[in-house]
Amino acid sequence: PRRMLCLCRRCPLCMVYVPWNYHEPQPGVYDFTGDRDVEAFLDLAAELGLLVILRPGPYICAEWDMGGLPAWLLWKADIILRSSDPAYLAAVDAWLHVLLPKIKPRLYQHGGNIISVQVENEYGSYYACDPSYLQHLLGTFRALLGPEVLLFTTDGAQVEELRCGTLQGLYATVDFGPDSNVTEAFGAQRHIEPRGPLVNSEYYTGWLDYWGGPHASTSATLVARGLADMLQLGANVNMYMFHGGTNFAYWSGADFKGQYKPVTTSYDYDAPLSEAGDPTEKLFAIRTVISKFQPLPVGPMPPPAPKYAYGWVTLHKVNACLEACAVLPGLAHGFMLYRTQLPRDILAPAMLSAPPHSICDRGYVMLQKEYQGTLERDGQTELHVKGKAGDTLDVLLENMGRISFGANFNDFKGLLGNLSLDSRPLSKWLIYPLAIDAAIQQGWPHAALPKSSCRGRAGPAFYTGTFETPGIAWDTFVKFPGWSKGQLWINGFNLGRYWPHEGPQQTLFVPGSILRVGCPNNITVLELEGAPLNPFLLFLDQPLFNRTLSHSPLDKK
Ligand SMILES: CCCCNC(=S)N1C[C@H](O)[C@@H](O)[C@@H](O)[C@H]1CO
Repeated sequence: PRRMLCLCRRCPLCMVYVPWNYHEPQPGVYDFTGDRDVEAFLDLAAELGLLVILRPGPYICAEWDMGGLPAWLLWKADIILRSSDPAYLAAVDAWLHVLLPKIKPRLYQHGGNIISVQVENEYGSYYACDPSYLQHLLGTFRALLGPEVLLFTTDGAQVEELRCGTLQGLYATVDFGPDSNVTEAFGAQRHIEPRGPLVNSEYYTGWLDYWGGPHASTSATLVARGLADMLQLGANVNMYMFHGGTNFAYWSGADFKGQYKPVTTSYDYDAPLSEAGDPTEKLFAIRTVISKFQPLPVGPMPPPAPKYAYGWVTLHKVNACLEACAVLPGLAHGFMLYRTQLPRDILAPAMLSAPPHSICDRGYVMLQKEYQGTLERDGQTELHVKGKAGDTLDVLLENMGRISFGANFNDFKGLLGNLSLDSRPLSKWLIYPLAIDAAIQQGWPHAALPKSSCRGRAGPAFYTGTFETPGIAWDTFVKFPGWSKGQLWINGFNLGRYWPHEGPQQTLFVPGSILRVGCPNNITVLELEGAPLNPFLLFLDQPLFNRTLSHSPLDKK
């Protein structure tokens, strides 16, 4: 470990996770194309002179959907994740036998830029505490990567976390933020590793956001001071996050602290380099600290990538029925439609109710296509409805992200219990998996459908619009003045969930790389609760991470 890690003191490096579920959407079906091309990413890092510390899991946490584990593992409902459960290990080994051969030729020992590889992730924080699982992983990593590469673990800097998270043959490192005592934290590491380098594998420069919570922020001064203390000790530090990110599409995870807490689309993390890659005051504070320990690269800092405010774009509601997406091939990641008929006349309002924890995670209820309200996991689970026998009752069920940390992460999604009407269970449900992304990538509903007449009516509906860029395709941020909650696609790229009503983020980051120049950019919005009467989006040249900034004059409905 000494030789390897002293290397990274002199060379810039990046530490990167590999999310298993991003690459194996179905058992035995692998995807390493486009944004999923891991080898191209590693080769680009090498080209830029970056060494790499790779973290392929198989579990990675990271507030990523199910901590990176593929949801299809739950097809075996009683599977014990992150353990030596044979069903789990068989899937893990099959995956590692595909991924690790792509990594081996890029190891430093083979002339590549990968200097070390992390096994699992904070296993000591997990209830299972199964040493034969870690032993199995060590065997598979060694068999597929060879005897030379440095393999390590990362755990919280507490002796009880290191107890279950470490293993002979894996160098034990710790993670902690600026509010920890550096001496105590590294003292915990020394408990396991009496010799070898001090390593903080995740020095928290900020923190994650939950929908409905405040935008996390950590003072630059505090972060810089903690970094200086560690470098003073001669320790090795990886900053988590150094560059913020985005949970596009449905990739955000969730936490469970007594109740389900979904993570936001933005993973800006208040990081030194923002979600859009822009330098912050925190970056310069960190740079100043580093300059006291080693010479900085000569020359000016690269400028931030240009951003552009493309302005207002008017959208139109389209008559797109959701079940149209049910007939298309493709995976239903985000939404399912549950449909039945009222079994009898309900002339006085009746209570439609769901058993506790059966709505996973939000159910938008419609009767004869009229929105009735939203059922929520750990929230509102009943609504009053009335209608005639045979009326169509729809529940559009939204997955808000699978729990990515802790014990409860066999996080099944859907309508997990039957709804009742005045305590009498409903039946004869039809279930439609909605391959909305596949439909949109094939041009639906832009080309297909007439504009809808019923403007402004609440409830799930699709809106479309187009805009042209002025000859450039720069990054931008899109604001949803007066919208409630939904999903945004531009040119078929799923930019993630928006929920200005809940916040804290008020804008979604739009990378310039998904925009087109010289032809219209197609916008598709699935609004779930209620769009403004005059539906438009506003493209800005800066992000709004906090709700408090949202009361701008633009916000009027
Ligand atoms: C809500 C956080 C739950 C525990 N996760 C912690 S401590 N973290 C450590 C974990 O290794 C990393 O992937 C991130 O998940 C990070 C929090 O951003």
